[in-house]
Amino acid sequence: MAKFLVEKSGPLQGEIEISGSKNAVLPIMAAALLTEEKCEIMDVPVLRDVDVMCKLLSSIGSEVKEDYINNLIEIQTKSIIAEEAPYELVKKMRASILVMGPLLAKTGKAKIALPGGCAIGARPIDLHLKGFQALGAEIVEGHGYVEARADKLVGCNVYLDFPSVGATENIMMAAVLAEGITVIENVAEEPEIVDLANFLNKMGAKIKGAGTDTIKIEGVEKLHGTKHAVIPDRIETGTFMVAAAITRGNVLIKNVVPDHVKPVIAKLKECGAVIEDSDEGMRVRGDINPLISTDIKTLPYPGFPTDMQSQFMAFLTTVAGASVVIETVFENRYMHIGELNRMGANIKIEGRSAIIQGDRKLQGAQVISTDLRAGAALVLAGLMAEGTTEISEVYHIERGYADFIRKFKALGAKITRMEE
Ligand SMILES: CC(=O)N[C@H]1[C@@H](OP(=O)(O)OP(=O)(O)OC[C@H]2O[C@@H](n3ccc(=O)[nH]c3=O)[C@H](O)[C@@H]2O)O[C@H](CO)[C@@H](O)[C@@H]1O
Ligand SMILES: C=C(OP(=O)(O)O)C(=O)O
Repeated sequence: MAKFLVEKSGPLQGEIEISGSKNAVLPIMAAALLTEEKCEIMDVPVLRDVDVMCKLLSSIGSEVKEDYINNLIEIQTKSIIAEEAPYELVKKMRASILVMGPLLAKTGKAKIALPGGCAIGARPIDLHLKGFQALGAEIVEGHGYVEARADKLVGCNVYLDFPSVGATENIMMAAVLAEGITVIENVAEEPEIVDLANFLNKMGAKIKGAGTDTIKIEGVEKLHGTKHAVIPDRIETGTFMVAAAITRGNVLIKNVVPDHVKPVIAKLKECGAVIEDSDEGMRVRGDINPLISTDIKTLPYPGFPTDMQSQFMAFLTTVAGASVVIETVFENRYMHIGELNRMGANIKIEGRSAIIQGDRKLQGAQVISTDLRAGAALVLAGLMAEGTTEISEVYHIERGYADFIRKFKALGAKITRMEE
């Protein structure tokens, strides 16, 4: 298993280019199952999760051509040979469940291993299933699997109890080929939902309202192949914004959509960072003003993203004053706190809140990356810690950050990957 070794690094300087979005490309790849024709997906990030999705689609019957040098994937599914996402793949990547909607729509049948919980929460899929049921599917659970079956799907009204990203995507993909009109209310408004809807509409779907709290889908008989470039990864963008700020650096981040990172921009500015937009990209400067504390509450988009909570918390340990972070999206997304405290942070958990004392002098230590963003937070803390930070279980980080080490090194970070 690989480890990262991180040394205290000077202010990060220079420029980097953000890759395509992990959370946009995965549902888009799953949506390619909805046509027999070829789909060409561009600006694909080279990630472990993308590789798992390629394997999953191949096992379902897709012909998948990966051209990672050009960040391109072609998917063509002339016939579906297995309407199933097996446990071996679902346990590696929860987003495997996103094939359920397309399989159900295309074949009237979908069986997936129940994903279970992970390091950030229980993560049930009841809302996905509620949507499939409303569309007319029968749901059967047993032996760690869940199966949905329907002779035909019929448009319906669905109200989501919580604006779940995955449920919105799965139900949307199931409804595009249903008979009649589907209205999904209280849906997620994330940019990745809009990117998926744009992809589906290019395939011939009739989806309106993506990016608002209500999505209306007029079912069509057939979808066709298309070409699509994936949006830039807003969480990778946010991570490098925080990297610039935490090291009191000056970094130009290219290929960004500033609108998608508004809450991160707002919070970094509150802390004293300077952020300048230009045609070239977004420049983040932590070297101009003294940096101070702020409070954060994670919320569904357009609120502060839960996927940026741990990285921002690492930053808050280094600024003047105390901060409060409230995690409202996942019930257990604080596994990084114990690891940050091992590095000299002073963070206490009170229910769903974390109280962070700032101005800590961090020290390198052996720590564990418990999930993708927790791992990123430990790397950021390691850049400010005296001595060496040895981060294990970095396969989590490699699941979702493309070219992570090279990008950090390009900015002057002292980070190396070590194979044990
Ligand atoms: C591949 C991908 O895009 N992953 C993102 C997606 O995950 P994911 O789609 O799994 O996240 P959801 O928006 O579904 O989950 C949000 C909350 O809703 C709950 N819930 C969800 C579905 C359900 O049927 N029942 C239920 O109770 C979850 O347990 C969680 O507490 O959105 C999350 C929230 O922005 C991000 O952190 C993940 O990076
Ligand atoms: C939680 C995340 O991803 P996933 O839903 O794939 O676990 C993430 O990207 O931070």
